[in-house]
Amino acid sequence: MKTIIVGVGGITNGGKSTLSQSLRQQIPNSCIIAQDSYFKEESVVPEDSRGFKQYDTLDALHMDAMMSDVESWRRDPEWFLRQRGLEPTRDPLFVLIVEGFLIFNHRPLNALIDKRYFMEVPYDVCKRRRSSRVYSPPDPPGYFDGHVWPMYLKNRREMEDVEPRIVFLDGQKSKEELLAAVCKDVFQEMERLKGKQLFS
Ligand SMILES: Nc1ncnc2c1ncn2[C@@H]1O[C@H](COP(=O)(O)OP(=O)(O)OP(=O)(O)O)[C@@H](O)[C@H]1O
Ligand SMILES: NC(=O)c1ccc[n+]([C@@H]2O[C@H](CO)[C@@H](O)[C@H]2O)c1
Repeated sequence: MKTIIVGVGGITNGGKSTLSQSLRQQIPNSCIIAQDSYFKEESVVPEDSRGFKQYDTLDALHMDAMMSDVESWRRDPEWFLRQRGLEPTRDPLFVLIVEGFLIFNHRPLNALIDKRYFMEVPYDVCKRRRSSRVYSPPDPPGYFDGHVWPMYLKNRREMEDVEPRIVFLDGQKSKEELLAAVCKDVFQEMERLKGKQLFS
């Protein structure tokens, strides 16, 4: 049995979940592990002096729990798919899509990823998209400029310092164009791994 881990990272509201869900529909025997599912409970996330909850850092996430889910997929992808109500095909290749804003910043997780994509959008697009989203807890006034954006710049710098093998994607391109580009690349990698021509 062969496995590939595809990482869809990027800026908040860059379109990671949208792209990952479409990829899952296109790629046989694939499933998603999303980093946003591992946020710690609000009461244990510290605040800064302005009262801003420090959510945009690895410390706000149960990365140990996320890693153990990734490990359990690696041990038995077929079982993992069934656990999630997905029926494996006869294909011997399994693909895990790991999606999240800090996946490449966590070294042990980054080390397991085979193909890395990072979705980016400019400041104004990100701020606009984020303003129409409601998180739990909701962003307080000034949160984007006071916490989210400066942390994005910091996390991104740290990521680029440790991981050069990243394909950057323009999150302003159409969903279809983004999906087609990543699918082509992933299918190529799948073919390479299988050592035979399966997709024409
Ligand atoms: N290619 C695209 N072009 C325009 N809008 C998009 C595109 N992809 C996603 N969007 C929109 O941008 C918003 C954010 O998308 P999505 O939830 O996929 O981002 P995300 O990166 O997973 O966000 P986060 O992880 O910060 O919650 C949604 O309103 C979505 O419909
Ligand atoms: N999902 C959550 O629990 C949560 C709570 C508060 C803020 N966030 C935001 O999610 C983004 C990553 O997708 C980060 O920018 C967080 O600020 C998430």
